Amino acid sequence: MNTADDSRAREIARRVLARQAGREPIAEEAGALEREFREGTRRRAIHGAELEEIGEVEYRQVRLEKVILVGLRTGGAAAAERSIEELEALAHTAGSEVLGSFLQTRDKPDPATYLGKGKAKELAEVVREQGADTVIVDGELNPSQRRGLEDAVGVKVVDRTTVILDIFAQHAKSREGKAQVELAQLEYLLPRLRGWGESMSRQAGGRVAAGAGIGSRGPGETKIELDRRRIRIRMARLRRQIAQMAPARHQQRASRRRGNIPSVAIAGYTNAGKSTLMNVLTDGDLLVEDALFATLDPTVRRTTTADGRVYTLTDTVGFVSNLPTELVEAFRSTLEEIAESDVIVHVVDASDPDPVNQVRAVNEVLSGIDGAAQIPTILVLNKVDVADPGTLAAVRVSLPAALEVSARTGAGIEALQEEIAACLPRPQIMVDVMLPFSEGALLSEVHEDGEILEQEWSEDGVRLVARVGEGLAARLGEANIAS
Ligand SMILES: Nc1nc2c(ncn2[C@@H]2O[C@H](COP(=O)(O)OP(=O)(O)OP(=O)(O)O)[C@@H](O)[C@H]2O)c(=O)[nH]1
Ligand SMILES: [Mg+2]
Repeated sequence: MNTADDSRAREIARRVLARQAGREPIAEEAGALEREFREGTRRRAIHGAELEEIGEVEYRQVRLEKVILVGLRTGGAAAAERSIEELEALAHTAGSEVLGSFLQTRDKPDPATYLGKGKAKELAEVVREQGADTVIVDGELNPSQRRGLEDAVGVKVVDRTTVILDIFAQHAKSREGKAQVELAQLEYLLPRLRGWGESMSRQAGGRVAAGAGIGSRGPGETKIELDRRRIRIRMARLRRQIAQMAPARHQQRASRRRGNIPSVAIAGYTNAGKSTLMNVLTDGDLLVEDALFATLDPTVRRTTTADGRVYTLTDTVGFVSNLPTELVEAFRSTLEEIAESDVIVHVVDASDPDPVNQVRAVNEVLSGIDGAAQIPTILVLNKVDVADPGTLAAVRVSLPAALEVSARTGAGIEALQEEIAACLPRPQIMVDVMLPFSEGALLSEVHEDGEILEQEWSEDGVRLVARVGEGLAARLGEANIAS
């Protein structure tokens, strides 16, 4: 098992590192790594070929596998059922075939094998009978539980976070999105390598005891050290890249701000219908899919209120219950978009068995974002066309302020547009000016970005009473020909 652990750790590191290596030269660290390679790990250089033969493990491999899901009923039974259903959807999205799922009632996970010993044996039988090649645990496993359960069932064991990371890795499109996902994967990987490393030291100790004469820092341990180091270097590099990419996004956002264009962020649970709603509100054609995490990169579109005020709408990555902390990194650009918006449209899937729980999960993440709590939020119950009437009635009681819409049928969309218009910040400065006819461009800018209260055409020009932002007010002042 320990040789397998060793292989796994190296393989994961190799895979994650190789993914970007093909695209970008890593010249700056190559020299240092090469040196270290030669000093500490000759054996690896000699057996370089063995790296290619290592068994299939981890992230990219979750796809197209036959999986069995397991979970614990620690709190409420219904919650555990729903959570494992969601895990099933996640596994599907990742490309796996789900052969079955089962839940064990326990107060807390077994420290050694997650499931109880007896249940783990049972699981091993099911795995054999059904020909599963992977078990997905609906929770987070620590390294030793994972090892313990793998030993018990004889196939690869992964956890919920691994599946979500895999989906993210498959779906990320932008350079920034990809870098963020990779960073999240490495962040997840690092402490788990340590786990494997510890197990390797035990192994080395065993061999020492058996007279093999290998010190406490055997070659396996050195490899882990090296991998860990390479991962840290890679992570630092990714952080730098992401920091360099961020200014472009900040720039875009800043220029929207300068133009005083209000922004609305569409946030909510994954698969709630955010992209569909965005399409309806902007006549857009964003990817809509009945899959979790279809959207991974925030998209910004301009649109206008019924009275002609321009604003931007941003579609964002969906949230999910028990969002692992590593993933928050991958969500960062989305979280920033939300934190800096003027209005949040929080979309809820009313056809979900427990919409209120979705709202709670999303609010939990939102409450962790600086400033988000102060932003006016419109709660939208979407998919009312297919929502269960009983559920809907219950949700109305808990969330009385929510607007009911269907992005599919268009029901309630007009009311939502009105609500958005009402929540948008209004330009603050009142102006009363007379514009010459030559200032047509300025006039149309006021129409777009300001709010016109009065407009009167005369022989000399156009008299305008309007509320506008600072920049526009100054320019209108300059253009004013009224004495
Ligand atoms: N019946 C019904 N289905 C809807 C409605 N709105 C969206 N859907 C469906 O719900 C699924 C998810 O829609 P998306 O717009 O991709 O959801 P999302 O919130 O952007 O999802 P992610 O980007 O994956 O987080 C799609 O199959 C949509 O067709 C609705 O009002 N009624
Ligand atoms: Mg989407």
